[in-house]
Amino acid sequence: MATHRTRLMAGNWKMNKVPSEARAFTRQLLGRLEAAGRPEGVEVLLCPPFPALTAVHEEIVASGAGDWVQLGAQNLYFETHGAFTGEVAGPMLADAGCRYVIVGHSERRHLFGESDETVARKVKAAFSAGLVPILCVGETIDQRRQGQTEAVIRRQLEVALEGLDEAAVAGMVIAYEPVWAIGTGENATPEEAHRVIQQVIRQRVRELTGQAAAERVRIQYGGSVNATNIADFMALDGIDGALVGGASLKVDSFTAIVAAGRRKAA
Ligand SMILES: O=C(CO)COP(=O)(O)O
Repeated sequence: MATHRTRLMAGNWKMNKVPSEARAFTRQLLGRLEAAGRPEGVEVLLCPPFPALTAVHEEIVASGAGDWVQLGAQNLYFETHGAFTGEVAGPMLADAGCRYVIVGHSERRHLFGESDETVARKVKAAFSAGLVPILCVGETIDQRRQGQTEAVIRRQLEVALEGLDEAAVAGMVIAYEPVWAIGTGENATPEEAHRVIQQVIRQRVRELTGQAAAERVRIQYGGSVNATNIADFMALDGIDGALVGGASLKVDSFTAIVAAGRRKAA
């Protein structure tokens, strides 16, 4: 049976593109996406760096694609305001036009020391600000070699989803991003990604939050996705989109990735 979850084809630009580049890129990208038309069952998300959020939002609003192309941020702080120099709060992102925010990306966890507990606070802060969190989970290469993939992901989910009700979990997005596949050109095989998504992540959500949330939560794959391999991931019904780094920075490759997200009729 085909699912009815809308696929989320997301570009995480990471620390790339100054605001003027981001604006020009978004204008060009949206022109291409609008010309091609909205693929069946697909939503698109652009996550630029903080200084470019406003420029990208203005381009989305000015385009005719504002109902299916959304804006997201790459991180947030868990307090709403105050003396936290250098941090950005959820309400600021919402006011800047964001609908989504990436939380717990492996680069935040490993380069900036974010713990599972910090990530959990950020997930809650996102919901409080009316944002949809995209919770990133995934194992490192060492954890994978030691056979800990399942245990690591189960633990990441247990901490991050603690205290969230069924409606919240059903409405959020989880991204399976094996750390060893990020920016390496070495993607997980689609079968392996599908197995982890369905048998580890969706199963863990079922245990923690219940069947309804497990069926509705959208779970993306991320890690060296490109215009060529995306079709093999999207051929698998349980994978609800992609979180794309490098290949989201080019109009041609990201346009092809968006098109590949189309849900085929059952
Ligand atoms: O980290 C990623 C998306 O959040 C994946 O990055 P790459 O697509 O560049 O491997």
